[in-house]
Amino acid sequence: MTTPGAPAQQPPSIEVVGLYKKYRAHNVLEDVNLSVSPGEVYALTGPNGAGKTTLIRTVTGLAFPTRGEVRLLGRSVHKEGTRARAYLGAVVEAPARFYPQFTGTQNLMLHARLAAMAPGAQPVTRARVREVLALLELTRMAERRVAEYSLGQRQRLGVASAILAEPKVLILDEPTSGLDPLGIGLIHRIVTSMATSGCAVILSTHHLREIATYAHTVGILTGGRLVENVDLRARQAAYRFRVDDPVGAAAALERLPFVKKVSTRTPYAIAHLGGEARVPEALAHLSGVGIRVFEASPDLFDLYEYYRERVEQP
Ligand SMILES: Nc1ncnc2c1ncn2[C@@H]1O[C@H](COP(=O)(O)OP(=O)(O)OP(=O)(O)O)[C@@H](O)[C@H]1O
Repeated sequence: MTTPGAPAQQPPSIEVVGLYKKYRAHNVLEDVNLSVSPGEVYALTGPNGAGKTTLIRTVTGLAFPTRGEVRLLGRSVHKEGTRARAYLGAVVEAPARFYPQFTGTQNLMLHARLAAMAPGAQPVTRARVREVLALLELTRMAERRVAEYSLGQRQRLGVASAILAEPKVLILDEPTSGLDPLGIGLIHRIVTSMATSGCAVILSTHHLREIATYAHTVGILTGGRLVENVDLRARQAAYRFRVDDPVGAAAALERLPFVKKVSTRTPYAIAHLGGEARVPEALAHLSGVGIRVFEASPDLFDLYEYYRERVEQP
């Protein structure tokens, strides 16, 4: 499910194949299939009780599937656990558990020592611990006992521990729950920068409007079934121009050779340009034919509306 904007086709970092999970007679996951490429952010969403945490627990190896397989970097999580998880960073059941009597730095040093035991792992230095604490804006709290941390600070410490050993696969269960708006923005920036450096990311979330701005793919899980994989980059390839004459603007844009599709939604003319790099050319063309442009922006797909429709009528 690699999308435009994500790196070119490479073997998937995360593969979930025909996954079923039953608790007693209750099917919690049914035939879930997904794959996430290096550099891709895959957001998992769905109503309460849909099975997101169960899927994340199974993907990270904390729960066993009734049927099916999960591979991380080509290795089976449930058959080659240690090696499959060697490059995995995860927060499952947020906020992550830490020793409350130890400081943030001490807890991360402990995680660093554990991470160093993984096969082929590079040692995590004290400088790296300081770096991730700074990244998560926890420097001021670094030498305080975790017992004194707020929920949001513990949440951020969890993400710090997940990225500490520079994982190639990052899995976060509701990493922004309990965070304030700036904290949510911080987690989004960190996830984006991990993905840019080639890490494959799965995160579960209920924050649809925010996730729509940076996830490549959104998986909608309802009643244990993955009912949709929404390729967001493909849906956001359109740009909208707020103009004084939407119909005239649409006709003018249609004449450009790189424009694939145009429509109007007063006061906007909407065009699929094939990429952001074409925006200046489209603007110059519109102004050349005498159309006044007041605003140009990506025509964001309304994931919330889409989700509502899919969840109400799966
Ligand atoms: N250990 C367990 N034993 C029995 N049933 C379980 C267990 N864990 C989860 N379930 C059931 O599996 C279903 C899915 O739960 P899960 O926690 O995966 O949902 P979720 O999508 O993460 O929900 P939320 O958005 O509320 O966090 C629920 O019906 C839950 O009751």
